[in-house]
Amino acid sequence: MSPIHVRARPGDVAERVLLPGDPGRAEWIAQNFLEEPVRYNTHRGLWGYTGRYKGVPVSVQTTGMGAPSASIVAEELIRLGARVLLRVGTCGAVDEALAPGDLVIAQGAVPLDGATRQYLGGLPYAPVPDPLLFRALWAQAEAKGYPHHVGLIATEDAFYATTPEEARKWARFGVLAFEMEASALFLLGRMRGVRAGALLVVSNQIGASELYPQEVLQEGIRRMVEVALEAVLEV
Ligand SMILES: O=P(O)(O)O[C@H]1O[C@H](CO)[C@@H](O)[C@H]1O
Ligand SMILES: O=c1cc[nH]c(=O)[nH]1
Repeated sequence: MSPIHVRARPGDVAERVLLPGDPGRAEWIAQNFLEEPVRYNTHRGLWGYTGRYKGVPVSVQTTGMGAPSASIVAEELIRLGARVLLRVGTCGAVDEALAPGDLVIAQGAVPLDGATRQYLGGLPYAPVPDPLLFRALWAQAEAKGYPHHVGLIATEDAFYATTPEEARKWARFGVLAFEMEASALFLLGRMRGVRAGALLVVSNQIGASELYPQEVLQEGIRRMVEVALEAVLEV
């Protein structure tokens, strides 16, 4: 029987899965990086593909936006046999040192989102990525010489609620950027015994009404996917 949302069967999904929020990015990754990609799900726009990278089975699965959707997708992928869940997302910069298209390797995610709060039932917690996956991401970004930043991110629910002033408050505590899925993925990684990580591209400044230019973002996304695919082969 297939899960409720990701309508695939055991064997359709690889152990190693890249997780973009955007279905268009999932399709682009599958078409440009995977050998012989096969789409196993379209239900609810949660497009998912499985192919091979350097001969190793890899899936790329859309999470949708926000931790409620990402946590549903992660739970179902785990039931389908996924063992490495790596978010490949975009983020809004808090720290002024983050340039358009730079990579951010999350060392931990401040859980401002409701999904992580519900799983934790009020307990304080520090959502962090799997250490081996984190180390592989950092090593690959360094080896390729792509501009990257390593540190804390924050996972939020309400994209338009966060103001630049609010973001500056978090910068005082070391938060580099905001996004909307990582904390729940990190928590589920620990709860379900799988490896979870997050690699991001800087797509905008918090509070800006536009993203950075498409060509800058596309190059950042290409770099992110190169780093991500090499990293998941290492764990
Ligand atoms: O580009 P993706 O991976 O969707 O990530 C970011 O973009 C969306 C908001 O625009 C949220 O999902 C946020 O986390
Ligand atoms: O949560 C997010 C994600 C991307 N960009 C933002 O400004 N915020």
